[in-house]
Amino acid sequence: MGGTFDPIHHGHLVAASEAQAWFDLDEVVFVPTGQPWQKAAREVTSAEHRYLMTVIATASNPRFQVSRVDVDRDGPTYTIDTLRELSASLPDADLYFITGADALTEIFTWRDAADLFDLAHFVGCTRPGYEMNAASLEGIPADRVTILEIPALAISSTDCRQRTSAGQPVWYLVPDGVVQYISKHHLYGTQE
Ligand SMILES: Nc1ncnc2c1ncn2[C@@H]1O[C@H](COP(=O)(O)OP(=O)(O)OP(=O)(O)O)[C@@H](O)[C@H]1O
Ligand SMILES: O=C(O)c1ccc[n+]([C@@H]2O[C@H](COP(=O)([O-])O)[C@@H](O)[C@H]2O)c1
Repeated sequence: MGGTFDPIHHGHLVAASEAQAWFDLDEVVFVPTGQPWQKAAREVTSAEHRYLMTVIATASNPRFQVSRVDVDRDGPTYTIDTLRELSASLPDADLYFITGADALTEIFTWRDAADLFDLAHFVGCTRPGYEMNAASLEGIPADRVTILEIPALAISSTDCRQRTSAGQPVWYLVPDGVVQYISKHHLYGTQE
């Protein structure tokens, strides 16, 4: 599952769990972005903090893993590089790239988009507040994409950051360990 995870929240975790169950996946590998070039217009928390929050959030699930491939690669994060690295390290695996349906509708703006579908099956998870424009998926080979209906959790990382900086709680929106990590490292303008 690819994402910026700034911070990771229960919407991400439910989406990953649903995809794991639907496709009977051996494991879900969370891949926090290194430098999400399409989010360059806003400040993104350091990759190391986002990676560690993802590790904390997923630690109790034996089917969840976290990969450093994007965090450790220099330069902007392109999914084509992510998938090439993962398929080289897991040559026998069938890869499913899980992300939000909203992100998937932008896939033709991604680097080397046409080559992505040779490397993985794409899973777009629905999320509340985002109207799906089916026409935007037309260029994706039909057998390489699935839209997965996720139980609605109206949580976004943006909202978690804004709540934290306003001194409002994010308990139960993100895992407990992530609340504590945010507070310990004074992320998102946490008050001392
Ligand atoms: N509540 C949710 N339900 C289903 N999918 C989600 C949910 N929140 C995020 N996603 C999907 O997970 C992927 C990774 O999310 P990302 O890390 O960008 O989180 P985000 O909450 O969308 O962040 P931000 O608000 O900072 O843009 C995205 O493609 C996004 O659509
Ligand atoms: O490959 C690209 O050019 C590309 C451009 C934008 C987003 N992505 C990927 O899409 C996933 C969701 O991204 P984001 O920024 O919405 O969290 C994440 O894995 C990104 O690396 C990939």
